[in-house]
Amino acid sequence: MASSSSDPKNPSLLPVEFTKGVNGLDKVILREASGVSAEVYLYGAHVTSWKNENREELLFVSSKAIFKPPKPIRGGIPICFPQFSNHGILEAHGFARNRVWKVDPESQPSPANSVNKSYVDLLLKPSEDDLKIWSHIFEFRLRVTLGPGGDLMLTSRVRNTDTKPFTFSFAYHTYFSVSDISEVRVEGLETLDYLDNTKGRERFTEQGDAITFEGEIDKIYLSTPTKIAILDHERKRTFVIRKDGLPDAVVWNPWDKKAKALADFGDDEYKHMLCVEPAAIEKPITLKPGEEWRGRQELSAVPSSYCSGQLDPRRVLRGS
Ligand SMILES: O=P(O)(O)OC[C@H]1O[C@H](O)[C@H](O)[C@@H](O)[C@@H]1O
Repeated sequence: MASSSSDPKNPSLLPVEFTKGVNGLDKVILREASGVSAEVYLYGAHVTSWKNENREELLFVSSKAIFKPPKPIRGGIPICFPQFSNHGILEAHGFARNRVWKVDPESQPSPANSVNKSYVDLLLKPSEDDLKIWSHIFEFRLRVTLGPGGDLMLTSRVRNTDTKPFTFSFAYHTYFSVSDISEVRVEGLETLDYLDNTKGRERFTEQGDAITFEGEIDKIYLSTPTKIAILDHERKRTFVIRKDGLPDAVVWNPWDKKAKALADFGDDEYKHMLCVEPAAIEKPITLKPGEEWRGRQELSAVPSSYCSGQLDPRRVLRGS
């Protein structure tokens, strides 16, 4: 990971700081000079915080989140691997989110001309016990990068280091913090087909305009564009999600009834969160021995200057 030219005696100036979080769990803090920051737990390689230059938290983490293995952390960005949800024989969302990852000993420095100096490389390999429940040998490398402007990038690389092929599904289960779910809209998923998890994964086609929220939603949108936006009018903020290698996108909000059934989620917290999850679910990924898969999400939070169907061109159209 990046080394620091800042004063090592003052960790609050370091672009990458290794420290302890809740319950003494290992945590990495990424920082940039502009004041933006992110936090990643080695438990689950789980991003639990992403703040803008005004130190405003952009991700939702439940006030009831349990930072104690083997319970996954409720909020932030859980990594769902090698199985999404209960689409298979493993525990819901697979085991990557409740394993302790290592800092990758083979971490590569970023190119000298790269502006991204604040990042951490994490590594998960299956333990003997993991091989008993999923008998495939792999190396999963996750790089979490905080850009100088505050963008948060997660790049996953899964390599088959086994002698036989394996197949997996995947999601970045990103929980965004929103002012009021009833005031939020999602753009980029209009007219797409989706599987409705609340209706036995039946396939439907989304009708009409942007997605808005009036009740529980748990849909897997299929063949989605590389860019999706969440517009939060009250906060005058737009989240832009760019993704690569991840054709699907799950949209989840439990609403009041399901929220009450979740022990690690406050009864009213559904009002202030929305999960939009870049994923590979409908067509799982198969890797032959020696093959590698890459899946990336890049998150930006930009002031909303939304008008007549155009996302803010200064930020959103860059690199699209
Ligand atoms: O409670 P968890 O296992 O973290 O899952 C939370 C949610 O994750 C996804 O969004 C699934 O589509 C939902 O069906 C599930 O309820």
